[in-house]
Formats: sequence, structure tokens, C-alpha cells
Amino acid sequence: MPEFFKVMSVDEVKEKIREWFGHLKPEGERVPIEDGLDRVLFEDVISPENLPGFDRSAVDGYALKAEDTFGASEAMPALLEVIGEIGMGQVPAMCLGSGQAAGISTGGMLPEGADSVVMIEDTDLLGDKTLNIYKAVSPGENVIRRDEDIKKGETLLKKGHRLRPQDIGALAGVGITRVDVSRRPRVVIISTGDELVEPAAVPRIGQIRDINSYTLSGLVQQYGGEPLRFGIIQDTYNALFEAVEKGIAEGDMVVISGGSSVGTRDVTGRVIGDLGSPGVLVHGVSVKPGKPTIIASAGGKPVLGLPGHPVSAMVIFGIFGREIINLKLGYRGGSLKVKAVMGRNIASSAGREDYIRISLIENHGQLTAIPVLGKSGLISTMVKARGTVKIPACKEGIREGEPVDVEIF
Ligand SMILES: Nc1nc2c(c(=O)[nH]1)N[C@H]1C(S)=C(S)[C@@H](COP(=O)(O)OP(=O)(O)OC[C@H]3O[C@@H](n4cnc5c(N)ncnc54)[C@H](O)[C@@H]3O)O[C@H]1N2
Ligand code: MOO
Repeated sequence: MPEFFKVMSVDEVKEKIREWFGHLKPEGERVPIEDGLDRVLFEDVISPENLPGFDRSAVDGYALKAEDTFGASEAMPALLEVIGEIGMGQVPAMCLGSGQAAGISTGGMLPEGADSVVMIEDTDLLGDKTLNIYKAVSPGENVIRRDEDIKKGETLLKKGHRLRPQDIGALAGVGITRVDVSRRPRVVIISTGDELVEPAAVPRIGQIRDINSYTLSGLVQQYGGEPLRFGIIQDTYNALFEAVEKGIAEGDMVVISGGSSVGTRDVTGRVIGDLGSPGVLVHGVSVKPGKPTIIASAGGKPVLGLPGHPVSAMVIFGIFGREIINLKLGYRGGSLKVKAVMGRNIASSAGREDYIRISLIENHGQLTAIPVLGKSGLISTMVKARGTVKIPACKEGIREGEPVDVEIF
């Protein structure tokens, strides 16, 4: 007789995950900024400096006092005296008085007395000292103020933010070369199934190559964790128990693919149940694909039993595995979604959340979501898909033409 298990909704499980694993707090580690891409900040970053730190020209031209150009036009140019040229990376030697200008390049430091820059194309130099200006500038025009980019003391980046290339550039800009990020959660990945062989092997008839170790490993990296692939573990109680026990000791979380349903050979549930209290917390979620999902806690560490079908394993890890990784990272951001219009009617059963694989077609700026049909055992459907659309448990499908949010992968 299959054991009884209460099927929970996706939202219930997510809420429970935050309750059960709320003790998984981020741990900080300091890394050079060049290794910071996609890492999650452990602390707020306060800028120690102004950027650029001095008033700087945004154009090639002449630094001057704006008031000296008031009323200047093509017909009535203002006439100024050029008193010198400012070298790049140099503090200007001169101090501008009324009626004076100094040559400046884009990025050059404004001299004392100047408050604006006129562009070179709006001027004419007569001889080497007399400057005709054909266009008035206002105070501050074509100038990047000393703290216009970043202010000293401002919160440049917030704790829980995932670093992008521009963030790393900003850190470099204010002289921060090392940054405190959350340690990557170590996620142990175990594939079970006597039918599985390594990708390099030639499967005999009846065998298949291990796909899930690789898809899951990729997802762990994408979500900011560090995968520890334990490979294929024999489908026996003892082999699996030993592997999971080792995984719990070495990782922050253990993921087991396969053997989660209630078939007679499915030892995953038993092993997880025997690994320590509180044991199995969820066995069965009202979601498609992925109903036979197991979530357990062994000594406070999450153990996730994923359905063996490759699509189910990916979708479920994307929902619950990601949630747990985010907790350990302290990551506050969400996943990337785009708006599209459903290209076809698609049915689903009420009372169950459905994740529909979707390909996207763009036509005149409008995205249309086309369901990629196929069983959850077919990895090729994920290869063809650009994302998933969620059909909530309260709906019985989505009609052609309805707006949808596509979660991109
Ligand atoms: N009588 C019923 N049978 C099944 C039901 C059901 O409700 N009643 N549910 C089906 C659904 S839905 C799923 S999902 C699977 C879940 O099965 P398990 O989690 O126990 O996984 P396995 O039986 O081990 O594997 C399922 C399938 O996936 C293949 N697999 C497993 N691991 C890998 C891997 N690492 N790489 C590639 N493919 C893998 C495995 O060979 C099986 O074909 O149960 C259904 N059955
Ligand atoms: O639940 Mo299974 O994961 O639908 O394919």
C-alpha cells in the first residue's frame, strides 16, 4: 500500500520553507570585485568617496564663467581671452577671472573661477588668444559635478543585491576593490536510478544517461550556489543513505533526483525519513509537473527529493530549490519575467498549479507565448522552451489572447 501523504499547494510549501529553513542565514566572505559578478551582497555598500571627486568637463571646449556668455549668438558672439589649456589628469594651474576661458578636454578638471564649458563647435579661436563664442551656456552646463555620479556616504548598493557588471564598475569607481558577499550555498546533487549511466558511457538498451545531475548543477550555479555532484548512486537503501548522510555533512542542502514517487523501489522517502528529525515535511505538492516532490529536514539542513523526469526535476528545483538557495544567500531580488500574450488555448486542472513550457515569438514588438507540448520526461521540450507560464490552481486554463507573465530561463 502506498503511504499516505498530504498534498500541499505550492504557496503553502513556499511559506513553510521560509518557516522551516528560516535559520539558514547568509555567511559573509570577502572577494576581489573582479570575482564579484552575480554574487549577492552580504552588507550594504556605503560609498567612501565622491565620484568623480572634482568638477569635470563633459565635452571638449572651453571652461569659463557662464555669465560671460549671456546673450551670445551667431550674430553677436561673446569675446573672451584664452589664458591656457588644461591637461588631462592635472589640477589646472590657472584661476579664471571675468572675460577669461581655458581650453579643456572631455573629462578635464574645471579650473577655479569656471562654472561651465562651451563646446568647441560653438566657438572660433582667432589667433591663439581670442575666442568667439556663438552660443550662451548656463551655469553648470556641460559639467559633471564633483558628486553628481556618486555621493560620499550614500548607500551605493544594498545588502541582498546580486552584483551586475555596472555595480562592479561603480565599486571600482569609488576605490572599493574587495566586497563582502554571501558564501555560495553548497548544494549536493545525487542522482538515483539503476537505469542511469554516466554521460560518457554507452547505455545498454534499457539504460539512459544521467541528465538531471547536469541540469540541476547548472541551475544551482545560475541561482548563485555551488554544486557538488555526487553522481549516480545505486538505488538501494544503504547506498543512498550513506550518500545522503555524507551530503548533509558536506553541503548546505542535498538534492536527490529520482525515486520520489510511491513505487515499491522508491527508497528516497524512507532514507530521508530516517536521516534525523524532523524528517519528511512534505511529500506531494499540487503542481504539474512535479507532484511527488519530497521536502525534508535532516538536522536543520534541507533535503529535496525531486521527481526523476528531467522537466519535473528542473521545474521543481526552480520553485523550491531556488527558494532555499535564496534564503541562504539573503537574495532579495526576483526572477526575470516578460509579458506576452498566449498564442493558444491551454487547459489545466483546477486545484493544481501548472507550469507550462513556453517558446516566444516576437512580432512587431509583441511577444506571443506558444506552449511547448510534450511529456515531462522529455528534456528536448526544455531545450525548445524560453520559459514557463504558471497557471494558478484557481484557473482551468488560459485562453488564446490572454496576457501572461513568462518566467524566462
Ligand atoms: N503509477 C504512477 N506512476 C507514476 C506517477 C503516478 O502518479 N502514478 N507519477 C509519475 C510522475 S508525474 C513522475 S514525475 C514520476 C516520478 O518518479 P520518481 O521521482 O520516483 O522518479 P523515477 O521513477 O526514478 O524516474 C522517473 C523517470 O525519470 C527518469 N530519470 C530519473 N533520473 C534521471 C536522471 N538523472 N536523468 C535522466 N532521467 C532520469 C527515469 O529513468 C524515469 O523514466 O513518476 C511517474 N510515475
Ligand atoms: O509530476 Mo510528474 O513530475 O508530472 O512529471
